[in-house]
Amino acid sequence: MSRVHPAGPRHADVLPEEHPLPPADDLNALEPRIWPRSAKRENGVLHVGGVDVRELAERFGTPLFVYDEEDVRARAREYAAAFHDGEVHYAGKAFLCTAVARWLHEEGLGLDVCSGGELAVALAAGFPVERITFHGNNKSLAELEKALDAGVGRIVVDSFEEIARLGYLAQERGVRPKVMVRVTTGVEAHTHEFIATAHDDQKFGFSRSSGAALEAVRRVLALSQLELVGLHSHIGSQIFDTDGFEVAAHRLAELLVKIRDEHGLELPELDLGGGYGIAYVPGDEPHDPKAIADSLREIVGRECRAYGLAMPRLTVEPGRAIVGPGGVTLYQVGTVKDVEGLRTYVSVDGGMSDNIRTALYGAEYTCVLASRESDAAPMLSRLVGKHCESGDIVVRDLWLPKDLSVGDLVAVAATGAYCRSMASNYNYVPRPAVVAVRDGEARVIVRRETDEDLLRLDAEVGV
Ligand SMILES: Cc1ncc(COP(=O)(O)O)c(C=O)c1O
Ligand SMILES: N[C@@H](CCCC[NH3+])C(=O)O
Repeated sequence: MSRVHPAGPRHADVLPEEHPLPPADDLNALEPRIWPRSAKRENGVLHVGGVDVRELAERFGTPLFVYDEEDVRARAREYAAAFHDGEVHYAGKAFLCTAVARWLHEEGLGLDVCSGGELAVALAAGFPVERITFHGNNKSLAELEKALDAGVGRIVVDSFEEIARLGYLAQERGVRPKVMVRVTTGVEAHTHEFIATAHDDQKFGFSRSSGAALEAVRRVLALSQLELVGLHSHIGSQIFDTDGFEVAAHRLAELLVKIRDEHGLELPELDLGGGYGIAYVPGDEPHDPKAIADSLREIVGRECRAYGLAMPRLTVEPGRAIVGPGGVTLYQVGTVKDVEGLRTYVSVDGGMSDNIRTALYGAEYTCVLASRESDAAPMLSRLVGKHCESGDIVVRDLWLPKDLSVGDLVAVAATGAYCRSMASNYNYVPRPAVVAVRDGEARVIVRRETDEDLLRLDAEVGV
């Protein structure tokens, strides 16, 4: 069951013969786990949410992020049902805008934010503040003030400085925020090093092994203006192996016992974070939310029974697993360059500014010709962007049909998480629009940036 994050070779000049792709099967196929649930071909053309992608490109332009609204809502419902006796807080960092915040509220989820900006979006969406959790390893004073003034449900403290700051700000305002202590459980999550967050040698949380976590609990309890409600742990992201979650849950339960023994206090909540992997390429096997819920409930329950503790209320914080599979990026092909004996470079009208994950983590993606079907032979390709970097790669190795040509639309699957939210304006490229599709209708939920947007912050324009 241990599937490691697909972190391929980075920046290596991998020749096709050294890194053969599995033979292309059906280049037109849409593997259900990888594509949004509504994705299908009609007369050869990809449709998402009942809408023809050629129509989407024509109306809204490319590159375009397309979200299957019903796919996102259904996954949220499945998590909410699996954790019916706990809480599911969507991790907004995966992708947040007011529409998505409202969908997820309607489906019964709470929300995690990790910056003043994400909090501002949540508030603009009218998300109930008591269902918002505020995360971050270096929240500024201004952000903490904003969170306290808004009355967010929980603040997850991550440093001794933050505990002192929060205590001071709460006292100043005469409020008593609910607080969780983020614990570094020492778990080595099987994922890419950049997105593993519970081993000791990184910036998040209070170490369990050094005793810092218990010290943080002592310091929070010493401040009567803070209400300690539980412990938090997040071991990393894009994880397929459940062992890490199980070890973390076990270690947190042990800490709950120590806190009970030292302070005579049984903390009512345990937040086990997010990190559930999704399918990007064939062979990725995501977990079913119910299986995750059953396993976490069983581990924590067993530990609690063993130590005579009441079962705490469990919270999880999936981000990618809610919005990832429902999102697709549509690009238009601009150039097709055959590099003799190596591969064909297919350049599209976006790239690392709308999907940095390939360059950053060596992430793998699935891509198909979307505007038509083709029965041409497969050609070994690399899907690249338009930026001034040779590392500007969207899909490192893939098969595309030999008759692919300029003007064709290609679609990259499972780009709903950490693509638009990590997008940049590198090379002053405007960030793409985001469109929601459902029941044959499409609507813009985040509009495309314009040159005016790009110049808006330049203080000397026109001077
Ligand atoms: C504290 C916290 N919770 C939840 C998440 C969501 O992770 P994922 O999108 O992998 O579910 C993250 C991001 O990794 C995180 O840092
Ligand atoms: N941004 C990462 C996930 C890290 C989430 C933040 N803790 C990704 O694209 O996979």
